[in-house]
Amino acid sequence: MVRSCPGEPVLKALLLEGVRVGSLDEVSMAVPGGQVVCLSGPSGSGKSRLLRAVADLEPHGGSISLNGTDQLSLPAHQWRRRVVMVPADSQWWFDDVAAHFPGTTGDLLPPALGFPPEVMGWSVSRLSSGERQRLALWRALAMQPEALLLDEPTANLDGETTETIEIWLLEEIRRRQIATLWVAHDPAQIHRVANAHYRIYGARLEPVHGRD
Ligand SMILES: Nc1ncnc2c1ncn2[C@@H]1O[C@H](COP(=O)(O)OP(=O)(O)OP(=O)(O)O)[C@@H](O)[C@H]1O
Repeated sequence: MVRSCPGEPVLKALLLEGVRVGSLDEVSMAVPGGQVVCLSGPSGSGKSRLLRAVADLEPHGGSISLNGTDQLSLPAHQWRRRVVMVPADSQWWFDDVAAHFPGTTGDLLPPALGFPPEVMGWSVSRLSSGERQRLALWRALAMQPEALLLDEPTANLDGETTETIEIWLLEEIRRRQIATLWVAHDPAQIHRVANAHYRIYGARLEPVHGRD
């Protein structure tokens, strides 16, 4: 049980207690603010569904809370403003990049993303999958989330860009104290970014210790 006791300061964390979704049973974990918990497991084992449950995008059992606020106590759209998911295939609603970033200009984009300021004038249809992925990360951070759910956020990036994005993400996560659940397959990436690592085995989620 990872709940704060009455009278104690609220634990600044994303807490999952006995969460049941799909074939996963009784998932419990704490993701403290400013830390990264990596989630791995075979294809189809339920990693994305678990993230969707945490984002209140999929029916599930058990309880989920963020910094003391129960998911059930908020309308889903309010919860999702605080708990922001970046899916493996990001969604884009408008034709132009700029329309997804109101109030932002290209020169405010972090250099780590590797875009020229003119990117705001680009159409979404010309973006490569890796460009979409990098912009989706920036869009998620621009929402000032308290928790981030990253589904293979560097899957479409080359090795050098992956490490640049990891360094930038980790700096933002720590500076803003964002509780982060990060789905990853690459053991080397998990070693670089994770404060803790859980792997799905069948219906169970088990902690992984050391390099595994
Ligand atoms: N809404 C749904 N209803 C029923 N089954 C679903 C639903 N969404 C996904 N599934 C199934 O649940 C299983 C887990 O899917 P999920 O997308 O979570 O896998 P994953 O671990 O993220 O896989 P990958 O690493 O390939 O992305 C899959 O067998 C999938 O077909």
